[in-house]
Amino acid sequence: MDVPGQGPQSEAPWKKMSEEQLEKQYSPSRWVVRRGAEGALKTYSEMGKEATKRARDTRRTLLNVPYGDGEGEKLDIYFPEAGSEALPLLVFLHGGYWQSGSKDESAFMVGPLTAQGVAVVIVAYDIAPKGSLDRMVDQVTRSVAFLQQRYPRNEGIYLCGHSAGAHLAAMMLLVNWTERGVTCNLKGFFLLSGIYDLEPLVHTSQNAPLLLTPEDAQRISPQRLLEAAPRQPADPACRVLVIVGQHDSPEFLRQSREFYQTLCRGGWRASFEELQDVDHFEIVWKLTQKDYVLNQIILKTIFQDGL
Ligand SMILES: N[C@@H](CC(=O)c1ccccc1NC=O)C(=O)O
Repeated sequence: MDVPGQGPQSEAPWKKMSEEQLEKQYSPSRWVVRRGAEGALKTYSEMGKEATKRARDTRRTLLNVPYGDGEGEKLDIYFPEAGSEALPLLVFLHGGYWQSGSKDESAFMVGPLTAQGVAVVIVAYDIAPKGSLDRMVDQVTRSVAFLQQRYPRNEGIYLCGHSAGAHLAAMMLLVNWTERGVTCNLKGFFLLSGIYDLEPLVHTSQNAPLLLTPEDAQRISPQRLLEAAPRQPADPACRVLVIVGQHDSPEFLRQSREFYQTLCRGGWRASFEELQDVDHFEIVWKLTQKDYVLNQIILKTIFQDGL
């Protein structure tokens, strides 16, 4: 069993790293164990495009649904065969360090999940340099509120984010939905290979289009925000699964472990899982395969919870 730790380390290990070390820790493609860095990124993008094409060719869809007035504020919905609005919704937020990726190459999990009765939503948000991190957080908040309002009979909204997308999903743990005028039926979070403390990134090349200061980074880091002001989940039954790949970098592994520990201390129904033999990219693209352990974890969480 996972035992929550005794608190954040007083001195974050990244602060002792050289610039090169930090750059490497926060370059996920440099830790892949198959294909090499470029090959892994290429495969990831190709798999995403292929899965999206297949999903659009084979599923009932609503594409480019506006969730706001901004040009980039669109989402795609992929439905299971049985036509009902009383469905669980899995909302996916793609990664790419808030500066690459799009909804049009991110429909990885649509086949396996819609086959089991889950509607899958892929959300677009304005990546940098067009969008700031604050804007992206606001856009994701509005997309979730929009889905709740459009599908009030939903059987649960589950947020799934990868890497930078897991950061955006984790920020939703902090939203005051009442202030936003909705009661969201948020039942679970699947946070895949995420980043929860943005401060180390300020000192890497990834920050060039993001332009984050250390103060910005603290203000939008769920790790910091939950440590500083623990808050109770609105729904104590809501699950938060913090999941990381065995071949993610040591810093990514540390970030996931510490975020999980912080969630436990805050009273969240959290769990931690290190998936064996997958890297930062395989953890997501393998969602195209119905027998992949992560699909089983997702489906089990959606369908066996609350029993
Ligand atoms: N240039 C980055 C790319 C990257 O981090 C990434 C690419 C696709 C999906 C997620 C990613 N990471 C975090 O959002 C790398 O070194 O791997």
